[in-house]
Amino acid sequence: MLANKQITKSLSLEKYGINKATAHYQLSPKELHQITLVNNQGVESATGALAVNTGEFTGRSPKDRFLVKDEETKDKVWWGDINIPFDTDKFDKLYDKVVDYLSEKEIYVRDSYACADDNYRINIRVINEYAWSNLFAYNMFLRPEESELENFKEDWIVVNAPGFKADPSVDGTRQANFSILNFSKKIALIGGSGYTGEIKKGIFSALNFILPVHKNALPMHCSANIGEEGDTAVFFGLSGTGKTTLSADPKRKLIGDDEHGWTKENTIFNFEGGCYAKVINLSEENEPDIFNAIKPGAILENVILNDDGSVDFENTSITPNTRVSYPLDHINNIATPSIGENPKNIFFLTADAFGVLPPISKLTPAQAAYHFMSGYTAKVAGTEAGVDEPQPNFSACFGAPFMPLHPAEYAEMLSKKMKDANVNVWLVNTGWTGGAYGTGNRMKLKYTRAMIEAALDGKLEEVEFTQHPIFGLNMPVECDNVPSGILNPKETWSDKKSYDEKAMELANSFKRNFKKYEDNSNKEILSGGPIV
Ligand SMILES: Nc1ncnc2c1ncn2[C@@H]1O[C@H](COP(=O)(O)OP(=O)(O)O)[C@@H](O)[C@H]1O
Ligand SMILES: C=C(OP(=O)(O)O)C(=O)O
Repeated sequence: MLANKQITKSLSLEKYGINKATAHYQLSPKELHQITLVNNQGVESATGALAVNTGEFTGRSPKDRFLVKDEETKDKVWWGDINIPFDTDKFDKLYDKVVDYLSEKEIYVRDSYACADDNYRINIRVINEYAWSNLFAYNMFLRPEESELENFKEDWIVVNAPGFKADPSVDGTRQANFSILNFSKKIALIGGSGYTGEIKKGIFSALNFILPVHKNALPMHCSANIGEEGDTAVFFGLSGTGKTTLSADPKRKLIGDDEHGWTKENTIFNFEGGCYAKVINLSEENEPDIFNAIKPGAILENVILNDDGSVDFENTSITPNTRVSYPLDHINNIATPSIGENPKNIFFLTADAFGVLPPISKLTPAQAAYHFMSGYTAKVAGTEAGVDEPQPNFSACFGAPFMPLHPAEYAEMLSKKMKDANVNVWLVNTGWTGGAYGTGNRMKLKYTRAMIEAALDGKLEEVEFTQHPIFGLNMPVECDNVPSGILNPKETWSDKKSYDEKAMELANSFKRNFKKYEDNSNKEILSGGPIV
């Protein structure tokens, strides 16, 4: 219960179908702490951050997304094969059930927006069953000025009801949890899962349609930061490959850790106002910026606390997908506003579970396009349900689950922008070295950081490169602060023959995966793939 707490604005939710609910509007982090303790939805951690233990697995389920067509553009044929249409009647019925479920409850409403560049801004109203999920929206979306709240007009709403479980046989969902985007009604409907990642990734998926289709801007699943010389770097990567970790660099201003747009005005802007970092095995020594961002206002999700109230970062008993969300200003060195210029360097992060790809290689434009469409990585334990050990995976554009359009739509835009900006593109393997997963080890973070630093400082421009015989990738032969012996992956394997076999196996997987794009890819792109 909310003891004498504010409802800062009398808010009618009936227009959404939610009746007689008590709506707590724009809850502040401080108030959340009071409520949370009263409602017993979470516990205070030793740091003063809020630790939320949902007691059930919360993470992404690979099958919980459906996309509904956009009515405004229904006449335009988008070459899309990833979106799965969900019957609009079924959507309406399920929506009614969810709002009935929320009616007469005490619920939490927040007005916020996405996109740091005003030309692309969309206003978002987030309606949550739980107070802590509402604070997640405060942490992760952009926070309007008080004066902007007076006449706030939402473009999209997110309705988030973790306690509501769908009945797949009646509701047409594939399981009890679901995350549905209705582009016609501009609603993200999330139920059956407390994973707050769905709230941000729902709006991300919407923007991945809206920006290219309506605004001629390229949306990207990437982090970004700016160096002292004003040079922007962008880090693409599927979940767990290092976007958040590697963009948090005290020497560079953070733009954002996960979702950005690249505009026709030659700028990069963050969609979000916060970060959502993995905290599994987090240490102050390895990741000081993220560690120190855990302070009052941050929300730790799915973590277990020690008896003394400190966080047990090694504990994965709920899920390996332990997380913390915090506003961007919990990081010391940030770009304000979260906007940078055209990137000088782009990194494609891959966590190669085969231990085959070099830890860093420089890509030709053809290789850049090929690897972007392929989106090869390993899914690491955590973000997706059912992934307990690294699994090789191809996720187009390094983010297929969130990309409603066909990968070629994004790849074409990216190729053109990369060419115009004359950007350096690097493939960085943050995954295994010295053997595949099970035999080798994950690349040491300090080496990955050193390689990225050398690329950013232009030091890799001056060194010699050798070509990988199977992938055709150009590998530097030396790099400051990195043992030369690890730059060529074959050298790190004790059994060279096994390396060649694994490399051929991976090359064949690339080719098999790319078959579906062959008809629509020009010769140049195809030449960016494995060379044998
Ligand atoms: N060499 C490495 N480079 C980057 N991350 C690494 C490396 N080795 C281990 N890690 C760990 O991998 C995880 C990367 O996660 P994160 O940066 O949140 O990925 P993303 O933002 O792409 O989802 C972190 O837990 C980090 O500590
Ligand atoms: C939040 C997510 O993305 P990332 O792991 O890239 O932060 C997610 O996929 O649920």
